[in-house]
Amino acid sequence: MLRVAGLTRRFGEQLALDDVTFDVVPGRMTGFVGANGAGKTTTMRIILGVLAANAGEVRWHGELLTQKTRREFGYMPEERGLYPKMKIRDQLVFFGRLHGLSVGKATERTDKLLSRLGLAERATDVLETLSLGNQQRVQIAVALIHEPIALVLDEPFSGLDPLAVDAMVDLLREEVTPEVPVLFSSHQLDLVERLCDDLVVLSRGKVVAAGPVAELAASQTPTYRLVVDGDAGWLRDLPGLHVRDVAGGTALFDAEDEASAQQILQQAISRGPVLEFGPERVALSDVFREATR
Ligand SMILES: Nc1ncnc2c1ncn2[C@@H]1O[C@H](COP(=O)(O)OP(=O)(O)OP(=O)(O)O)[C@@H](O)[C@H]1O
Repeated sequence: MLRVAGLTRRFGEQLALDDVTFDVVPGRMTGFVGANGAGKTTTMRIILGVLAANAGEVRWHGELLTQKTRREFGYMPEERGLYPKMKIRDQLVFFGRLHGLSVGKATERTDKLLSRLGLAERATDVLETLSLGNQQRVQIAVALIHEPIALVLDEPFSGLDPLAVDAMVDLLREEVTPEVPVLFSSHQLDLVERLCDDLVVLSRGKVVAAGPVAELAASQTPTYRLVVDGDAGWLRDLPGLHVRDVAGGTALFDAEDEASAQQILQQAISRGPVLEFGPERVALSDVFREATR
């Protein structure tokens, strides 16, 4: 397990990370979300040893993370970092060698990944001639080249079209064994919801929610959806009721429990026909909004 404990980092006067603690569990995908400037990249850089923390530590299976172990991690940095003028096959072999693979093994992995990513025919093209989406595929191949023991990916899916995202996700699932923890940051909450088992929400340098996505969703105040034949605006006048939205006859409101939701339903029935009523599935965007409020 990868554990980040008590990370604190200042840039001048600014406290970019304030006692950040969370776990990234092997075999699970952990989504790392937060508004711009929340501290995601700073945390990832500290995990990879690119940046030092002012306080706190990163542990790997209980031991302090060493540079030697970090070399076995796969990292996709925010600033990317490939060589634009280098041929993509040479580039992948080069990064494989940097991670300690033999020439034979690096070449074998390169060819497997290029073919898996549909880039085998472009193997001898220089990177800068590839579309941005394809350059990003190469970047993920670099992170995976040495069969990493953990993956830290900073916005791996940004700028990719939905088909490319699916291809990347399939590749990750294939390459990531049950021993490998994966941490990836993203602003695409729908994607995070689809992919993640666990979630860490950062807000202004602090962890404001962390845990399995399903548990975080279940801990939210349930939202109910009511559709009446007529106008549902009267809900807004009920004292103490948190109405999320009303559009014509359709309303979304929060209820502390099933009993209070049923009371609202009774009131609706007494006013006229009710067309629909029930709990609304909690979206990750709601969890995020609630946590960062
Ligand atoms: N090298 C630096 N020097 C000064 N301030 C920095 C530096 N790196 C990060 N910061 C500041 O630290 C805070 C956290 O930045 P960070 O890049 O970690 O956020 P982020 O969550 O990754 O944001 P984004 O989603 O926009 O990438 C920001 O206010 C940023 O301006």
